[in-house]
Amino acid sequence: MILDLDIGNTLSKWRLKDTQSSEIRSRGAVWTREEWRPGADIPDLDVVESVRISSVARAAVLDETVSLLRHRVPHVYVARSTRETLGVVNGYDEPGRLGVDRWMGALAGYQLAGGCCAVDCGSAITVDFVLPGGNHLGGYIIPGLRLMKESLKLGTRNVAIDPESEAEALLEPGRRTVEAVNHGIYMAAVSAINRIYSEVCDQQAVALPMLLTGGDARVVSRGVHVPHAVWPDMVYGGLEACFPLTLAERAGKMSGAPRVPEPVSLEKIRAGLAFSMLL
Ligand SMILES: Nc1ncnc2c1ncn2[C@@H]1O[C@H](COP(=O)(O)OP(=O)(O)OP(=O)(O)O)[C@@H](O)[C@H]1O
Ligand SMILES: CC(C)(CO)[C@@H](O)C(=O)NCCC(=O)O
Ligand SMILES: [K+]
Repeated sequence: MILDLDIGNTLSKWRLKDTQSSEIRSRGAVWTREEWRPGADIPDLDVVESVRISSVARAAVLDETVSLLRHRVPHVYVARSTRETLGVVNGYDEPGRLGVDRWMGALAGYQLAGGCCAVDCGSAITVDFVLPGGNHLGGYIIPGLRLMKESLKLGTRNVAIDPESEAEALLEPGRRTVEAVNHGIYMAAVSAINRIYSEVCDQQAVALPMLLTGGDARVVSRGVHVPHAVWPDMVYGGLEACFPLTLAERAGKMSGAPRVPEPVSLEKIRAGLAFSMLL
């Protein structure tokens, strides 16, 4: 078995993948913390022969995790942001400083779709761009839905946006504090994503397919009108591409990869942008 770990600021996601069949056997998430309790937190390590890790938590969390795993698992692979990998050239002045989850998403997106806009809706919302040809332009970081809400301190932090809500309802003016906050932050997130996408496609003169991942991807997806696909395993896809272990992975297949969304034409994107400027 392969254990894939995506250690975020809030949640640490894991999944177990069968080395022979490439099937996902189980998955889960626990709060990110410095000490793991194998068995309770993560699955039985006796069946695991390889671990692949993407971590944006504090260095101590990764160090602790790796030292624990090295005693129990034959192969431990840790992803790092580099200057160039798999045809993608990192847009950061200091490539190592790009969050490795963003780098994994960009690599997975490029492997799947060629040029792309990779959006991760987690603790932070990140929007990264890779051009056809592999130039990563860099990206945008804004607070995620939960962080935006917590920063307001209006006593609404415990009332989350219902992930089943319809976008239309979430975009209406709120009539209670909790509704005003939830609808406000939702509007902030989806309009930022829509605008960022249009601006960058306009600047670069290319219509790019958009891919969405992260804990809030589903609810954000309903408010994003740009054609896009939700890919919950996008960060894992980057790990598969960097450290291919199964037959399918060696053939370039990433688990759960969606069909590549067909972007609308550049003319339409530009017309939408011009229209929104007039209002
Ligand atoms: N069970 C849950 N616990 C916490 N957050 C959840 C949960 N389910 C969904 N979410 C939503 O997911 C978001 C967290 O995103 P994600 O699951 O991608 O993890 P993350 O650790 O925050 O990622 P990162 O730190 O890498 O951005 C939160 O903003 C929250 O609204
Ligand atoms: C932005 C987050 C927190 C998103 O998970 C992560 O990618 C990170 O810690 N990045 C480092 C800063 C940067 O990417 O520029
Ligand atoms: K994440």
